[in-house]
Amino acid sequence: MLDNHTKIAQWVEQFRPYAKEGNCASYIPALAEKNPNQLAIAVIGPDGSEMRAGDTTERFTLQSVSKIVTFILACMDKGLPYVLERVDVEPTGDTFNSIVRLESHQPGKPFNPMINAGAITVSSMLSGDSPQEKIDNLLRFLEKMIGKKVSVNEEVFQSEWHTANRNRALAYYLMASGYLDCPVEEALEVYLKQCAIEIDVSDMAMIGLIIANDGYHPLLKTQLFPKQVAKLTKALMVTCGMYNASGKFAAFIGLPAKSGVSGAILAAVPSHAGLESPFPTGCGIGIYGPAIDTIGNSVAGVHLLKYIATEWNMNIF
Ligand SMILES: NC(=O)CC[C@H](N)C(=O)O
Repeated sequence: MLDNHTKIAQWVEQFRPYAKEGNCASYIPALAEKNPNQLAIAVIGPDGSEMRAGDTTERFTLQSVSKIVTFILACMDKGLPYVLERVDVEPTGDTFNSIVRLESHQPGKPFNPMINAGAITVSSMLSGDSPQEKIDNLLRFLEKMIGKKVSVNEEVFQSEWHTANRNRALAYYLMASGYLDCPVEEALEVYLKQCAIEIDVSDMAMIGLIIANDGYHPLLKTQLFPKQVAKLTKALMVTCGMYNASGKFAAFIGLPAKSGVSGAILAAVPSHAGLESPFPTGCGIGIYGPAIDTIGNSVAGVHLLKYIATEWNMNIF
């Protein structure tokens, strides 16, 4: 019988070749240069036990995974009613950077915080008098969660800042209909910097673990954010976290998860879902595989997560 560490390492190698079916995000120049064949996973349980396999030392940017963290922080900074007045909790079925519903549905309230439109609105709400202050507050919050210093990858930020025409268009639309709390360029700076925060798979697994535990940090033994916010975040991850593949992801994998165009996937496995796994009291999962599909999800990463969730019977439904 193979031990679980050996198994997980074998699974990474089994699914690594699927990277060929995807490509690194090309619309952000700095991401296009990544090695598409990389694949890494980390799983962390509430007692701090960790399993890792693949290219685990690789650092990458959070991209859309940051949207769950800014949503949580905005809810803490401003309170749930304030946030929900400015961003809805409905899936769209459209691409993550779509502008169509801001025009076709009035008054132009963004549909959810997991698509770019909603995330830009949320970024504009963070506490702080300048983009730098907002980002610093976000970095401090992330550092509390993962227990080490984090920073923005300037090269990735600059690379996207100069090519962000679509996100700029979204931000101008949001401003026109009253859904930005700060000037367009400031909201964009916060949004694109949060996307360029650099982490690794273990950091992501730790964030996933805290979300799985309803905001409670099991190692620090502190409640970092309210249970109600954690539950809402998990619901948003299930319904909107994997962009317009969220329905299929819920149907065939069944875990609250959030992906980013860097190839990152973060999943939160609550305790009742992990009973038959090596993590019977739940866990957080971080995956990195930079070759993404046309929807924006890591190809090898989704295959790997699906296999593990099935093998370990982690489907929350
Ligand atoms: N889906 C994503 O990861 C998108 C994030 C990226 N920074 C963008 O705004 O396009």
